[in-house]
Amino acid sequence: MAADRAKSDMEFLGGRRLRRPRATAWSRAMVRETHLSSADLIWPMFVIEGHNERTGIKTMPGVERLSVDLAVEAAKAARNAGIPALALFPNTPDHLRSEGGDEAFNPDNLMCRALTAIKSAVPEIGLIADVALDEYSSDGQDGLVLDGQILNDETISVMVQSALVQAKAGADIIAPSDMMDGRVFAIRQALDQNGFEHVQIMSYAAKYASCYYGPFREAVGTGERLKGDKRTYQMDYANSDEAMREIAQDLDEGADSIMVKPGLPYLDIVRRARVNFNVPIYAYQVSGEYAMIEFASAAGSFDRQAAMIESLYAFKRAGCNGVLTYFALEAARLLNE
Ligand SMILES: NCc1[nH]cc(CCC(=O)O)c1CC(=O)O
Ligand SMILES: [Mg+2]
Repeated sequence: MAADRAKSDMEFLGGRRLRRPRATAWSRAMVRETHLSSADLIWPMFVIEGHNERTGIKTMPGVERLSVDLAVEAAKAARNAGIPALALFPNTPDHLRSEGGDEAFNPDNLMCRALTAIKSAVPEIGLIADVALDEYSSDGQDGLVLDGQILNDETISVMVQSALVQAKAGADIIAPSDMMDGRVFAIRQALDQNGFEHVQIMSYAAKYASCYYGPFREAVGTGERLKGDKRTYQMDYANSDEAMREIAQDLDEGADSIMVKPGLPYLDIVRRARVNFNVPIYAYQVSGEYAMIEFASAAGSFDRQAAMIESLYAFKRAGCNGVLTYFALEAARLLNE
């Protein structure tokens, strides 16, 4: 009786059963729409002074700052795991931070030494150099500050100098993460005029003023310094149309690829970008997103590796060509198994 009843209840399906292809592993593999591999993963790495030094970061357990020699070893591991590129961020020693952020264009700064050392030891891996003043300035803002205002055009001239020393040191991709207007054009011109036409620009085009950057600021040592916030240059998280204008502008200015940041909470922006722009699109699974997965799994809320891989698939499904993620090495190794 119950079986007859169930049968008539299901007549409306007319044989359309969406569960059918999900029934076995081979069938799920066959109909899978999105694929994730180590080639999709870009590994952000924090560098410090010293030799054979590694220091922990309280708010992002499992991630360490590495001295240049250890960063070289990590780069070899990344290459062996099939990771195409690293994104480097320096933790500049306190005494070298200044109001003008001059250390940003010191050709012998920590960032440049890391770029040169990795490029010569591991030439097969791409090197992405972050350009912004927060890692070098005494107040943790991404631009020059005058009377509490972030100066746009003056900041750009410092960034251009910074990009040039990075390109000379071996950067393959310059990644301006500051959100000043016009910096992509200025950097492109300067690169071209100095024999670096082959160096790419990956623009942090749609970068939001986000609390999810908290652990990163501990990692690069800007957290305590930062007074106020970054809302006069990073985007308002209530906006989406504006992100399309930011991306269009950076592409007009000569960006080779663009980034959306943060990642998971902003996949709607990635999707819109994918529909509107036929260019390589990356997203940054930022430090706070990493921390959420680490702390929640440590508390027993879910399986750590399952959460890691599921989150990375979500980026690909939304339309990313790749993801900057602190999980890169571990995820790449898992995916290679
Ligand atoms: N130029 C700064 C920069 N570059 C990358 C991040 C954040 C990355 C992360 O949280 O993992 C930030 C922080 C900020 O804008 O304050
Ligand atoms: Mg912009």
